Amino acid sequence: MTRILDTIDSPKQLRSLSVPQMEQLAEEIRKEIIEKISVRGGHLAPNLGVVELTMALHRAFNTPEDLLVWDIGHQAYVHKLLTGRRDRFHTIRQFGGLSGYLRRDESPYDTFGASHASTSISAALGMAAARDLNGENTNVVAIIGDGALTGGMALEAINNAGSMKKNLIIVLNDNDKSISDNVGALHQYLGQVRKVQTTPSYQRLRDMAKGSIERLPVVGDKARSAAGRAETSFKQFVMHSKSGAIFEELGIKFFGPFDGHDIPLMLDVFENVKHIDGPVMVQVVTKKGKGWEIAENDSTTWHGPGAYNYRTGEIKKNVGDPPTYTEVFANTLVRIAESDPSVVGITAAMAEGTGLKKMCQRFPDRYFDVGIAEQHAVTFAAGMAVGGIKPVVAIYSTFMQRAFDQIVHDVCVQDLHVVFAMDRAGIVGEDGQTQHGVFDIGFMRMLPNMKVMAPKDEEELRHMLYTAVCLDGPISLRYPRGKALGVDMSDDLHMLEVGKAELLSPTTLAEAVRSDCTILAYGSTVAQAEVAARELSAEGIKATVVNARWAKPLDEELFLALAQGTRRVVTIEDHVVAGGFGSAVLELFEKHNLHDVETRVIGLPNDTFVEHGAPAILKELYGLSSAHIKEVVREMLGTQQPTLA
Ligand SMILES: Cc1ncc(C[n+]2csc(CCOP(=O)(O)OP(=O)(O)O)c2C)c(N)n1
Ligand SMILES: CC(=O)[C@@H](O)[C@H](O)COP(=O)(O)O
Ligand SMILES: [Mg+2]
Repeated sequence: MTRILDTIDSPKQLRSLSVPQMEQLAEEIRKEIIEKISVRGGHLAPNLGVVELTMALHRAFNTPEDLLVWDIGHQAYVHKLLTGRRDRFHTIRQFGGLSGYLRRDESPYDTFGASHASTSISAALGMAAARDLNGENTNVVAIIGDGALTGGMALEAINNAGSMKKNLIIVLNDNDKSISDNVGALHQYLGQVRKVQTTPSYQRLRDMAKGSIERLPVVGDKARSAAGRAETSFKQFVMHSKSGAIFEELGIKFFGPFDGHDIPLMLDVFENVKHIDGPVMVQVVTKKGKGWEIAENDSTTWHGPGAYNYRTGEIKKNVGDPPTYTEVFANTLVRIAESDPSVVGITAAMAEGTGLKKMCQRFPDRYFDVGIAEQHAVTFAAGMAVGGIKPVVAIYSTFMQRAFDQIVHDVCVQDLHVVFAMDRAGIVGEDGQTQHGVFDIGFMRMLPNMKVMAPKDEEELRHMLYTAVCLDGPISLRYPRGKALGVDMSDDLHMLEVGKAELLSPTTLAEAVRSDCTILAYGSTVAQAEVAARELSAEGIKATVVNARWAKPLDEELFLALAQGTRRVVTIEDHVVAGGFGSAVLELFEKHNLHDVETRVIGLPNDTFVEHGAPAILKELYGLSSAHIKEVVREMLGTQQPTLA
């Protein structure tokens, strides 16, 4: 049987469907998403929750002329299916395939790139201001989740929108969830409002509202002139006395809550709010994971699962895999916290992702989820440090970018003891451009008072975290996404000497300075450097391998001795070249006038955003592989790869 979905090449076709056809399409879309995403994983529950909402938006608004601005974009799979990307949907998040988020270069329907939270209202308000300056008449709609609403930028934008009075529609997709349970006073406030929906009085009000909406004038150019009448009528019947009062008082007309899975109701609501002048917020209540019971019941697990069996709902796991870096970090933090009551853990809405959930379970009073509020998390930590507490702020490298000035102004200037634990450092893979953690060495290293380190494996991560907690002042460590190396783990925790690297092979300096070249590797790239050195030795090339441990302070004594001895140095890091570890080494050589040491810096290319795809593909492509290290060493030595006779 032909699916309706297969006839939808653009929202235009959607606009001619009957409501029952739209309901059938909703089911087809759910099936398509559940099946296609099962192959390699992706954002599932957020998308199942917005099927009807997305269809109603594309039908009620004249996209792409009317602008839909999605927040984060992890819930934009339905939008992709409806906007001409159905045929490529199976390629989503793979190298060369569709992005898992929004990209302006992917489709004219993607009006604003996203993946970091809380940007939609600012961007949409900017578009509304541009529209007015250009004398145009389009609708601009921001769609933001209740989680993203906890972000400072969203609140800054609401503050601005409420006073600018531009025509702007904000759809609050309230599913009562961030990745984990949502947090914060605003969330609690919206929770009280949301409850209204289930009370009989609300139901009566809603039924009345439906009748009133049907009578409203909504078509043609006359509609805008009828805005005042529409608004009064609409509000009179729909708006509960308490709902959204906070937004109303800030100058934003508030409507809702509405059932976001009720297609006719959604269509009525959107047809009407587009004729209202000034900024409007519509609260739409949806169920994360809607339509697949297993995902509805545990939307946290199903927020962004890996590959799964869509028939059984079993998420695929490889038995016997090493732990993830995240798990090792979290277990170590709990262990340190057990012996030091002043240690606390802070997350910005990533309890599962950073592993801090373990701190929450073990020490609920010493665990803080501040919402999607990285800036606040850092200054909150700084305040705690002033009070003699030792905060460990666990934030993905990419999201730490948000808090740069707080790290500078609130932590480093005051030399406060805050530990920055940056998970997902380096190439993260399928999440792509906006989520790779490839700038943090640069932005941390440049800051006065900051110390910067990265472990070569999960055992070293444990000692680094311990070192960071025991030292004083700002200190950061970075570690990659996913499985660790599976090395043996000790029981002890000991401090590492600040600014001291580890000479891995050969192990004595006397021998190391006599080798053909030095490979200075930082963090997760040490493993590739060791492989390269082993394989080069089979070719008769002696390469010294150093686990740098610190990008700041550098082990100057060791690096200078090796540079002067071997005269050839290769650095490698999982980070852009500009400002990274290799740059630090070049600065050191420059300071000591080592101009005649041949140096090569291996890292991600400057001025390039790394695409999405499997990490192995990306690392190979961008030269973060043992094969590339070998090529660079051979090139320096002027030797060719041996060929078989
Ligand atoms: C700045 C930033 N911090 C953290 C994240 C990670 N993150 C992705 S989705 C999400 C939850 C968003 O919740 P909500 O906006 O309610 O959307 P839902 O998933 O419920 O649809 C979080 C915390 C992010 N994308 N951006
Ligand atoms: C949308 C978003 O930013 C997160 O869901 C992110 O994809 C999580 O990444 P991990 O899968 O590495 O936790
Ligand atoms: Mg939500």
